[in-house]
Formats: sequence, structure tokens, C-alpha cells
Amino acid sequence: SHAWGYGTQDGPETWAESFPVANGPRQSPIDIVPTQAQHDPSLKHLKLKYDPATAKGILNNGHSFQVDFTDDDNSSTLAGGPVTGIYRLRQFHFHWGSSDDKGSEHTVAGTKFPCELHLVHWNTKYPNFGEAASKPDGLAVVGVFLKIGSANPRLQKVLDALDDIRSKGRQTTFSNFDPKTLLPAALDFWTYEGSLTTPPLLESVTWIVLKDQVSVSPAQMAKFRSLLFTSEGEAPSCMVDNFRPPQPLKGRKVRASFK
Ligand SMILES: NS(=O)(=O)c1ccc(C(=O)NCc2cc(F)ccc2F)cc1
Ligand SMILES: [Zn+2]
Repeated sequence: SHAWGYGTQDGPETWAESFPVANGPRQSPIDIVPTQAQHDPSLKHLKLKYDPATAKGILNNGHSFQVDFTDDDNSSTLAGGPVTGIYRLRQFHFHWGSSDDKGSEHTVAGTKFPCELHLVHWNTKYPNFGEAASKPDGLAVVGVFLKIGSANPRLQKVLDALDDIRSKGRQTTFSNFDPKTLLPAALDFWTYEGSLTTPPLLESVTWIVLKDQVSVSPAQMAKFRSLLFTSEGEAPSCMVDNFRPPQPLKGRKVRASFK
């Protein structure tokens, strides 16, 4: 079975055994080097339209936790930026560290952030997420860095729900939430062609990584770290360090939407 994780026996260094695309030409995450990113004036501004009513539930999937959205119509979408057409929001989730000096997947000139938010969208030219996930232009993920600072009130509703989904497989309803509230004021971004950062590591993601960060407090980070990778009844293992390290650029260009 494709049991993968973030430990020594099943972590990122082992994934290529079951998922050879792990050594492919457009793997994610990457280290973003701002001085080497090319400003592309043809990039449009990001158009994010999220309807809070599409928020459905929150789930501990054993690798992270995700907030799922109903994606059977164009109520919550991404357009503009580097993409053509309309992409539907499916879920958002996070990656974080066991301490504040690591946790993000993308890095900026080698700098790691304690946490990174991913908002996952799929191209509506395909019939559903699963189909889109196997196409080179199938997915668009917006990445947002969180940095240690004052408590972020916009995170609180999400963090308060974590008590109900402590173990792998636990889920609960999560309604009336606008993920736009989690984003920084400015939507300046870097963009490049990449992949899912977890198995199956499919090379179908247009990455849109925001330049500006949002804050998270140490106490709020402790809430993330209170989750478990393990199911109820198993020996508990704290859900921390659920990030893949940066992968080789292999000649890819990173473009910037800003000067
Ligand atoms: N960290 S990330 O933003 O890059 C990321 C986003 C989504 C997924 C995902 O949906 N996995 C399950 C999954 C993948 C498929 F390719 C098809 C179905 C499916 F459920 C994995 C990683
Ligand atoms: Zn992710």
C-alpha cells in the first residue's frame, strides 16, 4: 500500500520508491530566490471569489488537516494571475514545524517559515478534481507564509475546531467560513510550474506563492502541534514537521507579479 508519511521510515527521502515522479522535472516545493525571479508585466492580478457558504467540513487526514469546500459550482473560484480560465476551490490545509524555525514547504532565499497555508483549486475545463490532478494545467495552489507575531484572529475559528479532529480520520462540520480572510492585504505573488508536495506528487500544479505573510502567535502554533498523525487507539504521534523540503529547480523560471 502507498503508506507514506514524514518519519524516518516513510518520509520524503523514501517517497520515490513508490512514486518515481518524486525525481521528476517539475517537483515542489522549491526555494524561491527573489533576485532571480523575473517580473512579468503580462501577469494579471489574482481574482479570488470565495463564498463562505461553500465551506463544508474539517478533516484530520493523517498528514495535515484540511477544510473542504463544496465544488459542484463556481461559487468559490480563482482566476487571473498566471492561469487561464476558472479554477474551483476544493480545500485548504497547512504544513508546519515542531519549532518556529521550520515548517514551510517553500522557502524564500533559504528562509523557512513556521507554517504555510495552501489553498487548492482545480481547472473547470476538467470534469472534477481527480481528473484535473493528472493534467499539467489541472491545479492551482495559492501558498501563504505564516510568520510568528501577534495572534491572528482570522485563524481562530479554524484552530478552535482542531479539538474535535485531534486524531487521524476525525472530521467535523465547518461552515460559513471565508478563506479570503486568511490572506494578506496585498496579493503580490511568485509563480512557477510545479507539483503536489505530497504523494502522488503529480506534476499538475501552477503554484502561486504570495510575497506577503500573515501572522500566527506561538500559542496558535501550539494548537497546530496538538494534532496527531495517528488514529485513536494507536500510540500517539504529534502532527509536526509535515513539510517536504525544497526540490531541484531543474531549469524552471520563477516569475514575479511585482517589481
Ligand atoms: N500540499 S499540496 O497543496 O501540494 C497538495 C494539494 C492536494 C493534495 C491532494 O488532493 N491529495 C489527494 C489526491 C491527489 C490526487 F492526485 C488525486 C486525488 C486525491 F485525493 C495533495 C497535496
Ligand atoms: Zn500543501
